[in-house]
Amino acid sequence: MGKSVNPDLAKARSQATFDPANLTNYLYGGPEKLRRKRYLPAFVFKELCTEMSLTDLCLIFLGLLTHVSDYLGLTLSIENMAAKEYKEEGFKSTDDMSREEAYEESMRRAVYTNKRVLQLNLQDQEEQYYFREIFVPGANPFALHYVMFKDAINTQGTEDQIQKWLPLAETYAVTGTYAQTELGHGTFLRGLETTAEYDVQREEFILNTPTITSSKFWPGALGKTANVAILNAKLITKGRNCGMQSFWVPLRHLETHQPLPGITVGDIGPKFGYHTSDNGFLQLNRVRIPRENMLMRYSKVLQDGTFVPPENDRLVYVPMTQFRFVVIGRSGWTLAKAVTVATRYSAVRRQSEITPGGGEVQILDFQTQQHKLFTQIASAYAMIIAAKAAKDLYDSAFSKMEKGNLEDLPMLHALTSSMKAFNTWEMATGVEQCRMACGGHGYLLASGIPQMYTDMVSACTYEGENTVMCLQAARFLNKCQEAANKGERLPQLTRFLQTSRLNISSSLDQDVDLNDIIAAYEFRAATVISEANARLNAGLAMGKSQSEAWNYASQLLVKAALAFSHWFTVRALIENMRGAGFDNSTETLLLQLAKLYALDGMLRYSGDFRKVG
Ligand SMILES: CCCCCCCCCCCCCCCCCCC/C=C/C(=O)SCCNC(=O)CCNC(=O)[C@H](O)C(C)(C)COP(=O)(O)OP(=O)(O)OC[C@H]1O[C@@H](n2cnc3c(N)ncnc32)[C@H](O)[C@@H]1OP(=O)(O)O
Ligand SMILES: Cc1cc2nc3c(=O)[nH]c(=O)nc-3n(C[C@H](O)[C@H](O)[C@H](O)COP(=O)(O)OP(=O)(O)OC[C@H]3O[C@@H](n4cnc5c(N)ncnc54)[C@H](O)[C@@H]3O)c2cc1C
Repeated sequence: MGKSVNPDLAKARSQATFDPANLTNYLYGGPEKLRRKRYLPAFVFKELCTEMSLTDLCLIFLGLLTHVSDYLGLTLSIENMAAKEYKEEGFKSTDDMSREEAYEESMRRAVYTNKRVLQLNLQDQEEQYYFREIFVPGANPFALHYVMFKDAINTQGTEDQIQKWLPLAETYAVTGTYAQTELGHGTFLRGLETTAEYDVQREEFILNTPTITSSKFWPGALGKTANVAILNAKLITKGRNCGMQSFWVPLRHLETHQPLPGITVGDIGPKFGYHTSDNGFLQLNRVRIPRENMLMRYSKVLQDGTFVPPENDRLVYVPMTQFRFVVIGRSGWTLAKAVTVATRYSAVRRQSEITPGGGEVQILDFQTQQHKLFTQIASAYAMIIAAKAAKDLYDSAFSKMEKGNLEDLPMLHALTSSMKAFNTWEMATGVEQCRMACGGHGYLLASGIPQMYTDMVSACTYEGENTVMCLQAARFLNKCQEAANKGERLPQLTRFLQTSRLNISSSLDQDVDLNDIIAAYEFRAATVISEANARLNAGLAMGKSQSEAWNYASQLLVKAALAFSHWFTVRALIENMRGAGFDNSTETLLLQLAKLYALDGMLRYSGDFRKVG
C-alpha cells in the first residue's frame, strides 16, 4: 500500500470546504478525460514497476490525487512518484547529468513513449502530452516534432502533401523541426535571409543561407534529433521576391543520420534552461529540393515558375498562431504545478512561532505566506480558464478560416499574441514567487520548481518575443479605437471600447460585486487603449511619421495590450466560475478566488485603476 501522508498535510486536506472531485473533473474536461489521465500512467507503471500491482498503483494515485486536489483540483503528484519509480527502475534523474547525458536520457525516455503511444493507439493530443510528460518532465527532444512540425504540415500542406508526409511523422519514419529563426532575425520575419530560388529547368528550389546571419539558429531538435525540417525561406522565382514560404527540407540521411550534402548542422550550446532540447543551427549551401517540397496549401509555384499568391499572406503564420495557443494553456498549468508544490511544502514546513512559546507553526499560517501562494493559486485558475475561453474563440474562428472566411484572423492574431505575452509573463513571475516561498528548499533542483522556471520562462521569448507580441495586438486594438472614434461597428471582442462606462455600485463597506469587478477591468482596458491611441495621434500631430509616432507611443501600446488581456482573463474567470454548474460550496470558493485574483490585480496595477477612478 502507499506511503503514509504527513499529518499536517492530511489535516490541511481534511479541512477542505468543497469536494475536490468536482473541480478536478472541471479542470480536466470531465470525468472521462480525468479517468483516462489517471489510467494511462498507472497502466505504464505496471510495465515498469513489476513488484507493485496495478491496483496498488491506482489506489496510491487516487489517494494522492484526492489530497493534492484539495488545493488545485489538479493531478500533479504523479510525475513526482513516477520520477522516483523510474529513477529506481532505471530512469535516472537528469539533475546530476552533463548536458549530453541528460539529452541522451531524455531521448531514451521520449523514444520509449513514442513507441508506447503508437502501441496504445493514443490519438488524443492531450492524452499523448500527459503520457509523455510523466516520462520526460523537462524539455522533450521531440517537442517540435509533436507540435509545430506536424501542425505546419496540417495547416500549410495540400491534401496530397498531408497524405504523403503526415504518416511519416506519425510513425516516426522521420523526426522533424520547425526552422524559421535565423542568427540575424527572430522577430522581424521580413528580414529573414535564407533563400529558396526556383530553377525552372529542373523544377527545383535551390536553398541557400548566403550569410552567417542567415544561418538558421535556435530551432529545437536541429542540433541532433531532426532529419527533416519545415523550413521558412524567402521564395525567389522569375527574379521576384515572393516573401516567406514553407518548405519540406531533408536534413540528415534517414539511415545513417549523417547530414546530407550541402547541409551543416550542429548544437548551439548550453542555454539558461531547456537542457534536454538540442536547439541547433543550420547552414544550407545551395541545397536542391523538388518543386513539390514547397507547402502549397495557400500559395503555389507552378512548373513554369509562376507564383500564385495566397488569399492572405498572413496564412503562412498560422502554425505560430496555433502554437501560441498551446503556450497560453501550458503557462497556466506550469504555474499550477509550481504552486501545488509550494503549497504542499507550506503545509508540512514548520518554522518560527506566531504566539511566543506556542510552538513552531506551519508556514501556511503566516498571512504573508498565504498571500504569496493564494494569489498564485488564483492566477493559475485564471490562466487555465482564460486559455479555455480563448481556445473556444480560436476554434470557432479557425473553422470559419478553413471554409475560407478570414474575417476573424486579425482578432485571432491579436488575442493569441496578447494572451501569450500576458500568460507567460504572469507565469514566470508566479513560478519564481512559488520557488522563493519554499525558502532554501525552493533552490534545490529536487523541488522541481527551478526547472519549471528555467524551461518555461523561455516561452516569454519563443513563439514571438512578448513585447513584440503586445505591439502586434496593439495594432488591432488601435485600429478598433480609431473605428470607435468614428462611431463605426467593432468586432464583438472590442465593442467594450464604445460601451464601457464606470458605474460602480459597490461601496467600500460592502463585499464587492463581481459585475463591478468586470466593469472596472473593462473600463481600465478601454481607458489605457484610448490613451495609447491619443499618444499615437499626438505624435502624428507633432509631425512624426506613422512609424515614428508608433514608436513614440509604443510603451503605452504594450500596456494597452496587457490591460486588454487582463480584462479578458478576469471576465473569463468570473463568467466561467458562475456558469460552470458547481455545487454551492465549490462555486462560493471559486468566486472568492476570482475576487482575490481581480483585487490582487487592482493592487498590482493600482496606478491604472486609481487613474480611471
Ligand atoms: C496540460 C494541458 C495539456 C495540453 C495538451 C497540448 C499538447 C501540446 C504540448 C506541447 C508541448 C510543448 C513543449 C514546448 C516546446 C516549445 C519549443 C519552442 C518552440 C518555439 C518555436 C518558435 O519560436 S518558432 C519562431 C517564432 N517566431 C515568431 O513568432 C516571429 C515573430 N514575428 C512575427 O510574427 C512577425 O515578424 C511580426 C508579426 C512581429 C511582424 O511581421 P511583419 O513586419 O511582416 O508584419 P507587420 O507587423 O507589418 O504586420 C503585417 C500585418 O500582418 C498581420 N500579422 C502578423 N502576424 C500575423 C499572424 N501570425 N496571424 C495573422 N496576422 C498576422 C499584422 O497584424 C499586420 O496586419 P495589419 O492589418 O497591417 O495590422
Ligand atoms: C528555448 C527557445 C526555443 C526556440 N525554438 C525555436 C524553434 O524551434 N524554431 C524557431 O524558428 N525559433 C525558435 N526560437 C527562436 C525564437 O522564436 C526567437 O528567439 C524569438 O522569435 C525572438 O527573436 P530574437 O531571438 O531574434 O530576439 P529579438 O527580436 O532580437 O529581440 C531582442 C529584443 O528586441 C526587442 N524588439 C525586437 N523587435 C522589436 C520591435 N519591432 N519593437 C520593439 N522591440 C523590439 C524585443 O522586444 C527584445 O527585447 C526559440 C527560442 C528559444 C529561446
